[in-house]
Amino acid sequence: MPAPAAPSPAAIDLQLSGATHQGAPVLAAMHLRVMPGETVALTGPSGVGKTTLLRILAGLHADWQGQCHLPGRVAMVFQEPVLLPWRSALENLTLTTDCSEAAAHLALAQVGLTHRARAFPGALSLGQQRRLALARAFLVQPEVLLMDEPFVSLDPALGAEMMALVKDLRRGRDMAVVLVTHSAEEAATLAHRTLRLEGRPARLVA
Ligand SMILES: Nc1ncnc2c1ncn2[C@@H]1O[C@H](COP(=O)(O)OP(=O)(O)OP(=O)(O)O)[C@@H](O)[C@H]1O
Repeated sequence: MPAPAAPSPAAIDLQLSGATHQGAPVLAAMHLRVMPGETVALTGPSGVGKTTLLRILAGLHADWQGQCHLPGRVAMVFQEPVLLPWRSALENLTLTTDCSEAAAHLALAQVGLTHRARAFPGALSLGQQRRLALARAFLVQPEVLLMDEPFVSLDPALGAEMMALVKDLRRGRDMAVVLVTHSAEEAATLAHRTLRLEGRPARLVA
């Protein structure tokens, strides 16, 4: 009798047979594995299916076939910060992650927003909103972090600051990260390896 298969050591193990949007094939068969502590950049032309792949991993896209093994705690950072507009920066952390106020204050300090704890998102700059979204994602101590172009439309200096912040926050955590980006610089700065989606339906190429 064959021995039972050992559990996969990968944090992300996706065996995809295919994915569609309204019946139209978007993603072809592919196998994506990301190890704990590893950051993978996902690149490819606009409209190829990068966000769709990320949303499959996040459990936000239903039209796909295959198998996906992920740990329990998954956080996603969207292109837009997606904050609660009528809640303060502090409440955006406490209400969405169930953390204590003390933990939220600490998280705000880590992203340089101590002085904006009581501000509403509309009173924050885009860079500050992005930092708040990052703080929220890291607060749940995710085992998998999915980031969809988190630095897009930031000026180069702020983009560099945010990348340094992500490096700081992920240090010492055994977190698997998938970063969707169009920027070779972001990929080179943050990722251990880069994968590219190409074609229609898209395939994963190294
Ligand atoms: N809600 C939707 N309904 C129908 N088609 C969709 C929907 N969302 C995405 N698509 C289509 O699926 C394909 C993949 O879209 P997706 O957003 O995953 O691409 P992407 O690689 O992330 O693009 P970009 O780099 O421009 O963000 C595109 O052709 C898009 O038009």
